[in-house]
Amino acid sequence: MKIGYLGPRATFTDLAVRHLFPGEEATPFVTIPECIDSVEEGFCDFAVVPIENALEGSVNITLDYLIHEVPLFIIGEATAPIQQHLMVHPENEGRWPEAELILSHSHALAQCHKFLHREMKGVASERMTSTAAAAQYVQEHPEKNLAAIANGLAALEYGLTIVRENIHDYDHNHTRFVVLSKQEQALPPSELVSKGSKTTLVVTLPSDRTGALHQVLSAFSWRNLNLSKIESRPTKTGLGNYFFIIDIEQQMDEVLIPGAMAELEALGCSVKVLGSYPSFKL
Ligand SMILES: O=C(O)C(=O)C[C@]1(C(=O)O)C=C[C@@H](O)C=C1
Repeated sequence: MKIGYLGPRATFTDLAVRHLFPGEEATPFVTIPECIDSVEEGFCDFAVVPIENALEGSVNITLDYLIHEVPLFIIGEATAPIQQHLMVHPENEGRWPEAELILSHSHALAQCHKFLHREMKGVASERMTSTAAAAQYVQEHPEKNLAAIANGLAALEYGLTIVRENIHDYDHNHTRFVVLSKQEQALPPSELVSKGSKTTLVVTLPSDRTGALHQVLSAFSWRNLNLSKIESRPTKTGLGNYFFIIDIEQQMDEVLIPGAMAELEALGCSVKVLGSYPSFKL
């Protein structure tokens, strides 16, 4: 079994992979599209990528790439707590308050925005491809007074010193990761106990129909189908054109979800199932 993830070693995505696929070989990729392509091209069986963070919202590149470029299935999701730490090269431990640049993934920088504003005012920040890529860069450049925002495993992996712990702005910082596959299939068994199931649909509304979104939502509500998320993303076909990504809090069944989908199609919507899958909490 081959698993692709957003690397290098010790990203938050790597941590999620270690829980979801313990003991399995996992291959790091530099970007989320590269992870997704690795499954499409048959190099990996599964890809694990972040899709949503509690503080920062959706990981748009994941949603857009899945919807516009490479239509894989979501076959599982895992929600993990996210603790961000500020770390530096041990040679620079004493001079971190004068750091010249702070490096991290854009989501991680955003999760620590208040800390950076309060305690590192005026220090420039730069986006890296992941938190662990930032830690690795700091390890490789002791001659520069740099700091990275990353997790505790990255500090260990890249020999950095944590100078401030838990710098994320809100306690309930969690990220949701999804497992992607070319086929709709069950996740390989693990010790994790599923905390429920979800079904994700992509719905495109008919253009210029009054109350279309209201009608879409009522197709779910009168069937008592609980939605845990609704997100709009541009169709990229023109200003104001959006589709909706809808998470239903239950597994695909034979009556309710197919009934709601048929109702949406009768309204002129196009509907696609991105996956029906178990949810785990790490
Ligand atoms: O950079 C990492 O460590 C990642 O796994 C990516 C990512 C993200 O895209 O949101 C994952 C979890 C955290 O929210 C911050 C960064």
